[in-house]
Amino acid sequence: MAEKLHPKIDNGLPKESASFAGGTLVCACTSKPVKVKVKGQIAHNHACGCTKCWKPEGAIFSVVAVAGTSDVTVSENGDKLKVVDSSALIQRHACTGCGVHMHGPVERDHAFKGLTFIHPERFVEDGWSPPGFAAFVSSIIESGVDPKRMDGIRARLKTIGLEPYDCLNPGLMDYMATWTAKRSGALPA
Ligand SMILES: N[C@@H](CCC(=O)N[C@@H](CS)C(=O)NCC(=O)O)C(=O)O
Ligand SMILES: [Zn+2]
Ligand SMILES: [Zn+2]
Repeated sequence: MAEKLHPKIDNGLPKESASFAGGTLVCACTSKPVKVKVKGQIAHNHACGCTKCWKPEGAIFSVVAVAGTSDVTVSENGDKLKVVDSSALIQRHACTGCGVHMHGPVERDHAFKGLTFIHPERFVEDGWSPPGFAAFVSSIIESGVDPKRMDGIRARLKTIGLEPYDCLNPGLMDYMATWTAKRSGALPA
């Protein structure tokens, strides 16, 4: 049987709509849900296997993307949000009612500063850009996935069209390394 990875990718990837101009993320609370507005299309959507990203019940991957922090606004019930780990690069704001991570800005001096991580499956609207690769795949073992399943899981990711990487994809890895090299002077700024 095919490995189940995440409900939004197990039956094929969601479809992007050219008219998607942003939307509202809603947490899983039935009463007083937290709402977060995102302006514009999301970028770098991917499946993430790390232990820190929020996953829906039963999923072994998260689906996570970025938006510019200035395009992300908490619009309702923000008082329910709490930062999961204030020492982390990504300041993941989780709903204290249901546990869903609603937005995760990067504020520290880093290549990703000014970006906010969000989980597009929480959009009320369809049409957001689908995941394009899988990151931190080996990290699913840290959540308790049997290492013997890894070949099957990587094969399944490829079948779905998500190239598996054990860190980020080459584009983002090069972007971060370029930022670091400009910082150190190894490359001209
Ligand atoms: N193997 C670690 C990897 C954690 C990790 O580095 N996660 C990546 C992908 S979300 C990251 O950028 N983390 C920054 C952060 O958590 O703030 C785990 O699974 O916990
Ligand atoms: Zn909630
Ligand atoms: Zn992650």
